[in-house]
Amino acid sequence: MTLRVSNLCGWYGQAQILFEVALDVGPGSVVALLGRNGAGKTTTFRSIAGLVPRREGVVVFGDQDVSRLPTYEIVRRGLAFVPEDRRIFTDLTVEENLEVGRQPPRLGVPHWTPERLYELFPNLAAMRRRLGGRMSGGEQQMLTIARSLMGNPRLVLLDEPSEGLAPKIVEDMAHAIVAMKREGLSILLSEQNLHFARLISDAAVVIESGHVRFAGPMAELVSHPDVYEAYLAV
Ligand SMILES: Nc1ncnc2c1ncn2[C@@H]1O[C@H](COP(=O)(O)OP(=O)(O)OP(=O)(O)O)[C@@H](O)[C@H]1O
Repeated sequence: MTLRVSNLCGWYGQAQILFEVALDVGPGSVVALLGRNGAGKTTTFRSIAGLVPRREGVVVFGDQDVSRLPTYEIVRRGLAFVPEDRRIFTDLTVEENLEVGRQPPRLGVPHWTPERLYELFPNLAAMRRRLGGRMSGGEQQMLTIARSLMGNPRLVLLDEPSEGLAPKIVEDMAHAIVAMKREGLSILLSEQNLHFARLISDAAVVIESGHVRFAGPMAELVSHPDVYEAYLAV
């Protein structure tokens, strides 16, 4: 197992947001963390990455318990967190943004170069010298993911990758995620919408108010309208 999360609880101040969340991501698999607005998806990601001030539970990454490690140590072990807001350098070009993310190759995981990333995101290839600030939101989202891959992660947390994208770009994003999986990368993505998630994910975990309501193969979730209609935007 690449990532194994159990009994994860998280708080902001006095407010408990996560209640014993459990999920597994196997090597080379794509797992969708699904839930409505405010269900706790981002908080789950931030807790896994050690960014929530108070958290409890166990997070095993690779063969190591990282539950008590600071974020930079978890990232050093190959976890990449791509937040929902696009964090690119607006005054650097596409290729310069990619260079900023470059890290040495990591044993046993895909090794990314700008050229390989341009194959994954063909529209970035067409704008290598464009400034980040002059790209559309969808293009910036792709650049954010591409730059994270330059760190040669073992697992990527993708927070709502389809959020706010035009339908054509959503399709490109789905292709890119499938290609990332084909390379052997493990992916945990969050989504509000079942439609996009079902195209690309092997398994689903549904959360509501910080509680896991369903965990299983995506095909099983899709065959249970009672579950997804209760907890998701469809
Ligand atoms: N920094 C914070 N301080 C206090 N409460 C927060 C903070 N961030 C999130 N929350 C609360 O935690 C709950 C879960 O939020 P979270 O962002 O994890 O949800 P989400 O499922 O990712 O939804 P979204 O689609 O809006 O990102 C919400 O009730 C939210 O208001």
